[in-house]
Amino acid sequence: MNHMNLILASQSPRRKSLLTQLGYQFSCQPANIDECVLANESPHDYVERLAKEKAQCVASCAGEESVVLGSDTTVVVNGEILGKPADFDDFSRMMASISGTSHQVLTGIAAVSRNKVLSSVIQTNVFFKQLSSNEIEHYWQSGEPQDKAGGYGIQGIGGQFVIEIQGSYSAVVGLPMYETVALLAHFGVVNAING
Ligand SMILES: Cc1cn([C@H]2C[C@H](O)[C@@H](COP(=O)(O)OP(=O)(O)OP(=O)(O)O)O2)c(=O)[nH]c1=O
Repeated sequence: MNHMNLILASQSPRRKSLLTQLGYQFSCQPANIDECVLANESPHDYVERLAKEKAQCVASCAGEESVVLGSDTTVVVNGEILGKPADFDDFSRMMASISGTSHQVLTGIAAVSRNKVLSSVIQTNVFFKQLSSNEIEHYWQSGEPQDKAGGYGIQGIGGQFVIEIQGSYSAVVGLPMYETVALLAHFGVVNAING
């Protein structure tokens, strides 16, 4: 019997769809937090802190019997965090840095209840094909990269650039399915399969 009320602290339709796919009943509340990187903060610490802050932000106004799930996804190349591309030049630089090589996608997940906070970071390695300047330009014109951290979406047109991934596909999209189920089980939140 599931007494806890699950809340997804996100406005991302991708996260909502992955959590729905897992068979949970939940509501969504966006968390408005400052997403700036702190001085000397590692990408690992950054995604974990943001996932926790998103969950804590929503938990601070939620009921006592709630479990709030927060998540954050960031693309990292050579230790540098790639945010959303500011303009085409910025995007071209990002694509040059990930073209023909592998980069990391770090996804932090955190769950917060009245008396417990648990979090983890999942790393996935993504190997991109060598992109031509034509492909870079056409991809930009598609409109997909503009609002995406790292400048691409594996779940969209960007999927055709991915030669190989090592790790969790769902983590790259926004919510690692295996780890999310394990995390929520620690809070007594179960779905139709593990309940
Ligand atoms: C690498 C990659 C990034 N992205 C991008 C889109 C977003 O810019 C980024 C995730 O940003 P987040 O800040 O983690 O999430 P969000 O702003 O979409 O939603 P919320 O904070 O409310 O939960 O990941 C993909 O959608 N697919 C991919 O394959």
